[in-house]
Amino acid sequence: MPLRYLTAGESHGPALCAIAEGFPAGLAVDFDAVNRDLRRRQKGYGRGGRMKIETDEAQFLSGIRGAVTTGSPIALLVWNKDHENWKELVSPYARGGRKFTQVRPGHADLAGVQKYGLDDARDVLERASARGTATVVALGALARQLLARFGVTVSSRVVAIGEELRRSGVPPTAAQRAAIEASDVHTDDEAAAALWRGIIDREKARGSAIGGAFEVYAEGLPAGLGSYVHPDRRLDGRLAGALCAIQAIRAAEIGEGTRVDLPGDRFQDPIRYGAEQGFYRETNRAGGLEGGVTNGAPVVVRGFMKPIPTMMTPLPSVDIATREPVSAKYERSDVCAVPAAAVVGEAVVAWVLADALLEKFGGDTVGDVAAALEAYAARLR
Ligand SMILES: Cc1cc2nc3c(=O)[nH]c(=O)nc-3n(C[C@H](O)[C@H](O)[C@H](O)COP(=O)(O)O)c2cc1C
Ligand SMILES: C=C(O[C@@H]1CC(C(=O)O)=C[C@@H](OP(=O)(O)O)[C@H]1O)C(=O)O
Repeated sequence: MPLRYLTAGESHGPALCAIAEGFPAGLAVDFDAVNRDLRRRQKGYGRGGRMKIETDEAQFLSGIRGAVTTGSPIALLVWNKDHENWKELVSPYARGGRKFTQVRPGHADLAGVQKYGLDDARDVLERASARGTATVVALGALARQLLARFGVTVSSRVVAIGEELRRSGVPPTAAQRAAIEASDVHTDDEAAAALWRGIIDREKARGSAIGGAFEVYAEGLPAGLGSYVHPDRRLDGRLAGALCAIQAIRAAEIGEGTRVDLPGDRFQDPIRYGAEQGFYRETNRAGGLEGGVTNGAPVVVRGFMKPIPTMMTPLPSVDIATREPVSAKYERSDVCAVPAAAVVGEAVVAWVLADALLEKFGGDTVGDVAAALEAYAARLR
């Protein structure tokens, strides 16, 4: 059974919800760790007023008993505190107020009203909003806990905000992870942090916005997850698809994939063998993936985020009701959300990798998965 989920909920509706299926029975769930991930997603220099209103927590409704998964579907809720302020406008039981017709470039506003035959872009933006990434992070937190049970760690760091990429390609150590967690721009590089804060301040003062990039790492994966046999089973494509499906992520890179300047002899990772470590590489330009299959090295992927499209100094647009030129609507917005996007990136990577792990070693209980994984590890030895 593959891992799968559905979510529902609007940005300013009563709550966001999700149902996940496919988690094996017997996984001990750390609820505090789920909420820690939700809090990490809310942080970041450059976020707007909304994050001062919300304190996200996941409320689990089913599929977990006494903090242990039962194998049944897991349902969860994340409440929108801000709903109280929007009740008259977006409640399922009341609808009023002015229509949102000054559609914003860079958002789903215009294409959404065209697609669904709507006359109020509010109906589009409420669902298209990245507010929904709160549920994705809660689900990712469960996937991360499943992976951790089998020795896999998922982490991330921001590698650019408004300037050139500072590639690392190497997962942070525990000390670096703590520094990243404490940083308001999600990095252990203090010089970069100072520069990025200045760039965010500059763009905020201009009434504009700024994007950037982050790296996500997964360490401890066995070789052999995913497959080369069909495009939709390749893990590189599944990871890139998951990253690009996050709001505002416009590109993904696997390992050093965009290094078109490197010739072949400096790009591929030579194979070595040692009695202790087995097969290994001294470099990891492949980002842990060859042929769409994990090769045992850390998985390293990057997500590239465009600048936030809602801006205090709005771009020209057209009012969908009057067809007259207008400025795009501005209510409130983040100026930069790259640190938050990195946390969402961790969540989607954890989800794809947990799914790939269960695909290969799946069973109905955590013990079944552990036994299959151990038998496989013994075969590789
Ligand atoms: C964590 C996070 C926070 C975001 N915050 C905002 C925001 O405050 N204002 C905004 O206009 N867009 C924000 N976005 C981006 C939009 O949701 C996104 O650009 C829009 O839905 C259009 O989707 P697309 O950029 O993928 O085409 C955010 C994205 C993420 C990942
Ligand atoms: C609410 C979140 O992000 C939101 C994503 C978002 C957008 O258009 O995507 C717009 C902003 O919301 P609002 O219009 O309420 O200010 C962000 O704050 C969140 O991350 O939890």
